[in-house]
This record gives sequence, C-alpha cells and structure tokens, in this order.
Amino acid sequence: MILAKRSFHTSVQLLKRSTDHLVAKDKQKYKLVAFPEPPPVSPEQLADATRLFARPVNFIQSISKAEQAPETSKPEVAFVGRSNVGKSTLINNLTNNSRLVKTSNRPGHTRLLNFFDVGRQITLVDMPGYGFKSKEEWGDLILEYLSTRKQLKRLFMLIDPVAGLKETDMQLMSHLDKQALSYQVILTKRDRLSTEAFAASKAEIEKYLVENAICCYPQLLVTGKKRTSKFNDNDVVANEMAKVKWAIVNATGITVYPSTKK
Ligand SMILES: Nc1nc2c(ncn2[C@@H]2O[C@H](COP(=O)(O)OP(=O)(O)OP(=O)(O)O)[C@@H](O)[C@H]2O)c(=O)[nH]1
Ligand SMILES: [Mg+2]
Repeated sequence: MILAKRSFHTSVQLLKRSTDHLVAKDKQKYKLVAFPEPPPVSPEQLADATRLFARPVNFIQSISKAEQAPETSKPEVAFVGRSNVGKSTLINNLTNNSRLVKTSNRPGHTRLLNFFDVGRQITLVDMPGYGFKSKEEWGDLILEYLSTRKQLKRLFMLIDPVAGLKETDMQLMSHLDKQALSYQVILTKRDRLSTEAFAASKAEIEKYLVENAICCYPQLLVTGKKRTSKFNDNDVVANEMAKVKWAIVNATGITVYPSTKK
C-alpha cells in the first residue's frame, strides 16, 4: 500500500477511514488518489465560525520586513498563493467587507504583509503573490515571515483551478514540508470552470497533494464568486465560505463564545 510520504500518525488516521478513495494499482497494491472524506462539520460549528467573522474586523498593520510583525498573542492564519489568485478578495469575502483590502485584476497588487484582527480572537494575514509580476523581495518577506512567526497556526494556500498547480506552488509546498509548517489548499475562482472541468482540475491537484505534500491538511476547500441564477447555487457558495471560516477557527483552536451584546 502506497501512502506517499505521510507521517505514521496521519497514515493511521487515513487507514481508519473509508477506502473509497483507494484504487487498485495491481493485484496487491493500492494507491491513494484522493483525500479521505473529511470529518463532518456540524451546523453548530459552521454557525460558530460564521458568528466569529460577523464580529468587528480591524486593520492592524502593514509590514515590509518580518521583524516588524505586530506583537499580538492571538493565533494567526495567513493566505498565500500566486499573484492574482484571489487572496485579498477572499479576506474581503470572509469578513463581508469589500473595502477592507484593495483587490485588482492586475497581478502584483498586494506588496506588503497586511494584518487584520477578527473579533479580537484571531489575526488574518494577506500576503503579496508569487510568480507572475511578483518581486524577489516579496518572496524573501514571505519566507522570513513563515520561518519566524510563532503565532502562525496554518497557512492557507490558494490555487486557481483554471491554471492548476504551477512549479512555484510545488516549490513552496516542498519548503513548507521541510519546515514542518501546516498548510491547507483552497481552490479559488470556482465560478470560472464548468462542473466537469472543475472536478478534473480538483482531482489532478488532489492527486499531487496526496502523493507529494507532507504537511498539507487533508481537505481541499473551495471558494468562488456567486454564480448566475442559471446555476442557482448561491447556497452552495455560502456553504463553501462557511467551511473556510470553520477551517480557520479549527486551525486556530479557539472557542467562539456567543456575543454578550444584545
Ligand atoms: N471570477 C472570479 N474572480 C475572482 C474571484 N476571486 C477573485 N477574483 C478576481 O481576481 C482578481 C485578483 O484578485 P485579488 O484578490 O486582488 O488577487 P490577489 O491574490 O490578492 O492578487 P495579488 O495581490 O496581486 O497577489 C480580481 O479581479 C478579483 O476580482 C473569484 O472567486 N471568481
Ligand atoms: Mg492581493
């Protein structure tokens, strides 16, 4: 049985779950080609996460050097990915504030690390993109931040399923694996592909992760703009966003208490 390079613990967890994702390679061997079904998320957990992100969100600081990072004690998650993949848009969507972070259809828009406080419980970090129209110093800033930031609980790595995985994405994953940093992949711009094309791209990305990525959380998240009424799936889009919120809450390990405000 081939379970890529996963840790023993993860392998045991995977083996305990369903075997639907295993396909026969030959008579004796099986190959893992997709992540197992993630543990179910209850409506209460989704509601807790949604409640947290409905709380006030405040810009903390922008930095151009890792040592300038704010001294907060809050658990932190950061969003990383190729330029134009939709990092800043995702932060706006999560916080329901389209003007919190500036977005642009021109790659290379975000040039600093931008920190935001959500409900005084967690910190979100928007990052410059890598790849097309990126700058070497931005890459240095990201790597420096990743290797020094103790508060960082999980890195969310955004991938555009239209473009698929690029060499730069794979290099970053390999770097994160070597540093034992936990990351989770979010597929963005779901609305830009047909159901079939999206499923094919997702399967290819997932296969690569299963076979190569060590510290990747074994669940792919999905986001995308609300689609036209033709598809009538705004509920699906809202549910996908709630799952991203829950993944963040889960990664940070915080408990969301009901608001005391009436
Ligand atoms: N169709 C579609 N477009 C999106 C989606 N998310 C973001 N975009 C668009 O993609 C472009 C880039 O979005 P940004 O959020 O600025 O991307 P970024 O990753 O922050 O880019 P950089 O800061 O340049 O690295 C903008 O024109 C967004 O409107 C999505 O889910 N669907
Ligand atoms: Mg940006």
